[in-house]
Amino acid sequence: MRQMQPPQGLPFIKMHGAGNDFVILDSRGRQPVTTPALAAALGDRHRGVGFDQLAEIRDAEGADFTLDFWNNDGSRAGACGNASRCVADLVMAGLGRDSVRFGTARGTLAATRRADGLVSVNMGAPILDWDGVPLAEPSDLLHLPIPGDPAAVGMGNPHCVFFVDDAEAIDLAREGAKIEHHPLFPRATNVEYASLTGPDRLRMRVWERGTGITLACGSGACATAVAAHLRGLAGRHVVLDLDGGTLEIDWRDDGVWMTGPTARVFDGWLAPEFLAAHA
Ligand SMILES: N[C@H](CCC[C@H](N)C(=O)O)C(=O)O
Repeated sequence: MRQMQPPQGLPFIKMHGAGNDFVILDSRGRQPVTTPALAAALGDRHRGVGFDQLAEIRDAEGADFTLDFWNNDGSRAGACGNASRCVADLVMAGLGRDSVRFGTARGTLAATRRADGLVSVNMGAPILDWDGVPLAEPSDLLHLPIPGDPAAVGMGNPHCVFFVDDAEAIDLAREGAKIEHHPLFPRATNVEYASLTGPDRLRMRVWERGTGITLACGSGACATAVAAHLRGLAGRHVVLDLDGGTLEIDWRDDGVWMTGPTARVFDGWLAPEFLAAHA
């Protein structure tokens, strides 16, 4: 039998934020490596590592780093709040700082470590015009012409938010898969079901575009909080209980801040033959 070799290959880090899990590749100082084929292969929980999103860190000008996000079906995710918090946590620890600025597809975002150790990210202003979300045609964003009367909010990615009496009672796999590809969303959509459980507190479940059911979704929590406020259901500072944990949303003048836990789970190396097979 061949002896186990010392670690070699491409290093990666596995983290999660409230159960929304990520593979993180640090490509600062080198060419980015992620392709749709690599993201899909690595995202396979049986034949790869498994993740909800892959985040690749790249060099940046005018910010501390740049982030690209991928779903586990190999598609791009324009925004990912929980991965942003996880990577910010890593980079802040590495730099010995309590704040960072980073570039994403929707512009430069900021993250900070709070006194209680939780990491906050400013996800920017919500996108509240139909072609920004994007929708296929002009619609009332707060009341889409879809059964169930959902709202649409863009957070750098599209979200379709349903307010229901009991989020637990929804057949998320069935409904989520159906709404993800509704023709009103030309680039598909993430789907959230939320119910009010107390003053400024919501229970939320999510079906993510390109990934399916996840335990938490940061941009989805932001979109849900924004829609809840605009519908008069809650204030601008709300707490959301997701399957994997609790996220706090604060819609301030400078953007929608999202706060929650981060955890580093393990570090590993991608085998060179795995990379070569899925380049
Ligand atoms: N989990 C992420 C969102 C991923 C969104 C992705 N599924 C898309 O295609 O937009 C978050 O914490 O914001």
